[in-house]
Amino acid sequence: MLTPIREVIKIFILTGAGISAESGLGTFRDKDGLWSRFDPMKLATPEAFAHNPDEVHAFYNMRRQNLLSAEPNAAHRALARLESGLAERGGSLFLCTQNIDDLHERAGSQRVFHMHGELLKARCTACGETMPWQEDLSVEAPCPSCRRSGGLRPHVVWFGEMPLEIDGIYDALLEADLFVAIGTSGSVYPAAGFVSEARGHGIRTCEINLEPSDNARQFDDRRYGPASEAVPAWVE
Ligand SMILES: CC(C)NC(=O)[C@H](Cc1c[nH]c2ccccc12)NC(=O)[C@H](CCCC/N=C(/NCCC(=O)O)S[C@H]1O[C@H](COP(=O)(O)OP(=O)(O)OC[C@H]2O[C@@H](n3cnc4c(N)ncnc43)[C@H](O)[C@@H]2O)[C@@H](O)[C@H]1O)NC(=O)OCc1ccccc1
Repeated sequence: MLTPIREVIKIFILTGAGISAESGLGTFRDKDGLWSRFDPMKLATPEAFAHNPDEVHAFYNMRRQNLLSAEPNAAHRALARLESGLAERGGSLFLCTQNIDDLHERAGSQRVFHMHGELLKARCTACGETMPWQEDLSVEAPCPSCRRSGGLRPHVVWFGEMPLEIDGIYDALLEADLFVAIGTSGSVYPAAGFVSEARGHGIRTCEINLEPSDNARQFDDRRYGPASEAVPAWVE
């Protein structure tokens, strides 16, 4: 029986592409997902960017344009309500997402930890500056801070790169009363290892997904269905 929210103080939620699927952003590994049409090793690695920056920019420019015309859905809005609801009761929600979209923030979530970066930010590999970026990126685009060209890249974490804020994320995970994974296949590390880390520390675990993920057996509780229905039902 799923732990009723009213008894839980600290909740750690990990979201993945599945929570944004019904907002039209597609997922990675589903049959018509991004990786069925694009090769991640040719587009989402530092080597790919060094070798063919134009192709990598075109890929992320396409996703950025899609994002700018997308809207949060009922699952994003339910988590924003949960955040304020828990805070009112002296509890807390730690919302960690693998998603590079800004739909959690646009739904009203105040604190969102993007462990794989943000599509609406660019980073200069010459001066290290990170800045908001809504336009298409290109190798010609000069860095607004150091004025050098050729150094701007999407502020996202590629395969083989260290996730962002990982120490703070692990600390919050181990302080939680409940770990909930929403809309993720559990196929990419270190995020895919969070459930076993939580179990190892006696933290209750729950999966909310369209179908069983690669780690489904590791979860104490499981709820299956479209996020826009399953998440509000769980929060209410
Ligand atoms: C392929 C995999 C085996 N490779 C890795 O895991 C690698 C290597 C690796 C490290 N440790 C390992 C251990 C074992 C094996 C390999 C490794 N990991 C790394 O390189 C990571 C960096 C990986 C980050 C790569 N960047 C992404 N994204 C950003 C860019 C971009 O977006 O382009 S990964 C990307 O795929 C990942 C998985 O995607 P999901 O979000 O889960 O989406 P997916 O499509 O797979 O699944 C969707 C799910 O939703 C469900 N769904 C669909 N529709 C709905 C719906 N409507 N409602 C509800 N659910 C729904 C579906 O059923 C499905 O289950 C996400 O993280 C996502 O961000 N870096 C690192 O490890 O650094 C060192 C380190 C080690 C320890 C501690 C610190 C550092």
